[in-house]
Amino acid sequence: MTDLLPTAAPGETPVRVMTIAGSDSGGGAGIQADLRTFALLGLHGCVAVTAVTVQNSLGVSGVQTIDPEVVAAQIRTVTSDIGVSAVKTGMLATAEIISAIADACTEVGIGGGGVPLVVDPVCASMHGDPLLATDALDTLVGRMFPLADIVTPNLDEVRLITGVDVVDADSQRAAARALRDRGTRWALVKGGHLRGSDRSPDLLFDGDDYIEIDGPRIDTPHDHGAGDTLAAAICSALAHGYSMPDAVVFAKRWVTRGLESAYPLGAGHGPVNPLWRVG
Ligand SMILES: Nc1ncnc2c1ncn2[C@@H]1O[C@H](COP(=O)(O)OP(=O)(O)OP(=O)(O)O)[C@@H](O)[C@H]1O
Ligand SMILES: Cc1ncc(COP(=O)(O)O)c(N)n1
Repeated sequence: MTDLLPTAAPGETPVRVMTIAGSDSGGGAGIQADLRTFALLGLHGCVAVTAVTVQNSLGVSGVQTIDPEVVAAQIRTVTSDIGVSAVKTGMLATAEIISAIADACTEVGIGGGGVPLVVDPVCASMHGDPLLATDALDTLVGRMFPLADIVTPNLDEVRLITGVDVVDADSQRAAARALRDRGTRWALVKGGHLRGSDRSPDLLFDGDDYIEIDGPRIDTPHDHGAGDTLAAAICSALAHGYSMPDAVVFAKRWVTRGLESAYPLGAGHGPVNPLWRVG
């Protein structure tokens, strides 16, 4: 497998994808990370913005959510004209926004066996600042998981959603099963925050087989946006028709390369860096 995806010839329309997510003013995560990955992989990225965060490398100091009807309208207006081959979600902010997104996705055929849907169930920033209303988790799981082709929680999100504390390979399997029981076709339990190893093993599960997607642990504090970058790369590969295991293997290599070339930014955590692609 290559590190890159096929690109359109100059003047030809590229493959289109969409991110439904929040804006990170610091440019490290959220829609900024998604669009960077889409662009550097040669896709045209469309956006449904859910919230504007006031954020820098040290944390999130403010959130302005977007009217749920405006979020849904972005999805409808893009799909009815431009068309998309895969979609990913990130920060969805509130239960009302999630319900509007789930309704719009169902209406236009995103997820549920239609256009592939990657759901990254973002609950908080890496600094611990909330990005999802406390009463919205049940709606996120109840409305988005049944639509999802894959969900990609980190270990904190796994604990919140399933109650499983992932500390080793056995609990990672139990978490994958518990996630899948909530309606998603595939579950990916990311091992990026599993400490004490020189590996960073993610576990993919479809209800039958466990597939370990391994990679080296990169020793860097600059991992802001790693989850968004991974999910955006999965979305990009699915849009090109990759199978789910191949899409996750591809995306894992993409984020590992990004972590290897991550850079300092501000006084806190810098971002993963997909710009290695143009270096
Ligand atoms: N230090 C690391 N070395 C190698 N891979 C890592 C490292 N940290 C995270 N990853 C990988 O990056 C991807 C994202 O994982 P992570 O668990 O960090 O997601 P996340 O917490 O959702 O990210 P984000 O910081 O965007 O919220 C996974 O494939 C994970 O294995
Ligand atoms: C708008 C937005 N979306 C997602 C994240 C999660 O990324 P991280 O866990 O790296 O803070 C974020 N901080 N901001």
